Amino acid sequence: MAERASWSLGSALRGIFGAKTIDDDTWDDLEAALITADFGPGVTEEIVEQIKAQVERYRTTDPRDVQRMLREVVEERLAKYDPTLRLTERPAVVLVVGVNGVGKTTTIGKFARFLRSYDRSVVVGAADTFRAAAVDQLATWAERAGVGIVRPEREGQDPASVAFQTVEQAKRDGTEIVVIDTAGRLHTKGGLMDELGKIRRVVEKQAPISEVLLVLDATTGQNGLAQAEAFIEHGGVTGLVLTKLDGSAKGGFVLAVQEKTGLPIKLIGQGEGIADLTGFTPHVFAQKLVG
Ligand SMILES: Nc1nc2c(ncn2[C@@H]2O[C@H](COP(=O)(O)OP(=O)(O)OP(=O)(O)O)[C@@H](O)[C@H]2O)c(=O)[nH]1
Repeated sequence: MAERASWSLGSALRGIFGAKTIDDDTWDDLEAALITADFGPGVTEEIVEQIKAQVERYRTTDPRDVQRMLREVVEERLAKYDPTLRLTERPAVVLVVGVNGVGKTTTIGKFARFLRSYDRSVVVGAADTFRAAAVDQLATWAERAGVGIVRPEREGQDPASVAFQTVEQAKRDGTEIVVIDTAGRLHTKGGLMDELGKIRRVVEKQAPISEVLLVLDATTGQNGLAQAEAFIEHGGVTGLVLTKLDGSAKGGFVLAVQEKTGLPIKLIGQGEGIADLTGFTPHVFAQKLVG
């Protein structure tokens, strides 16, 4: 992670933690900082109340205690969700879903590389078959990551058949992990979910689906979440990937998104390079967020 991450609350909180004593301004400023960072009104209120109660219990007047308490409260809340990727099946099949433009293709490239760095063998499936450009883009990322790709034989081929062929090839070759790209936009939302359902059914005839990762753009925060609602309700999502955190000032979204969806964050993307994807560690994240 970058040393001074854009999503860090550090500068917004400096005035509060640097003050001489805890007073009413402490709470007003803390609330404003958390709202600005996209924690959302509900979570913000709860966190402020939690810290106020602790300050009273320990009878402290030192603002630096507020910083420590905030760090602990954030970490504790982040850690309620298990960020472990479940990839023990062979092959382990991962579907990657999300609306267009959130960074799905880039994430698959980075994820393939991430898995290769743990010596796993990987094949990606280009089941977003409606745009030839999307397939080419995925092929470029697969090449960079040093993994194989299964492409549609023609434009507009049934995405489920590409997914099927990818899993089939992995089973034949003994490839450990299958990562399947899916479309983010169809004419109707219903159509998109039907298509995803079909991919799932067809794949499950050959192998269980280990993970369905929903990719979300952190710069769009809670608005982006609304756009992804159909995936959350109907997509069988098992985990979240937050992209573009490097360009986001919405560090609080990281906590809000888990609590709103009830889904764990499993990966975070912080840049356009192939190495800019990491697992999610609540302790490290809380430390960087609060300072
Ligand atoms: N700064 C930054 N940019 C990112 C990150 N992830 C993806 N991007 C950029 O976001 C843009 C969209 O990424 P894509 O991977 O093409 O997104 P997509 O969801 O596959 O979009 P479609 O191909 O249109 O479906 C590209 O310019 C990426 O370089 C990230 O973690 N940080």
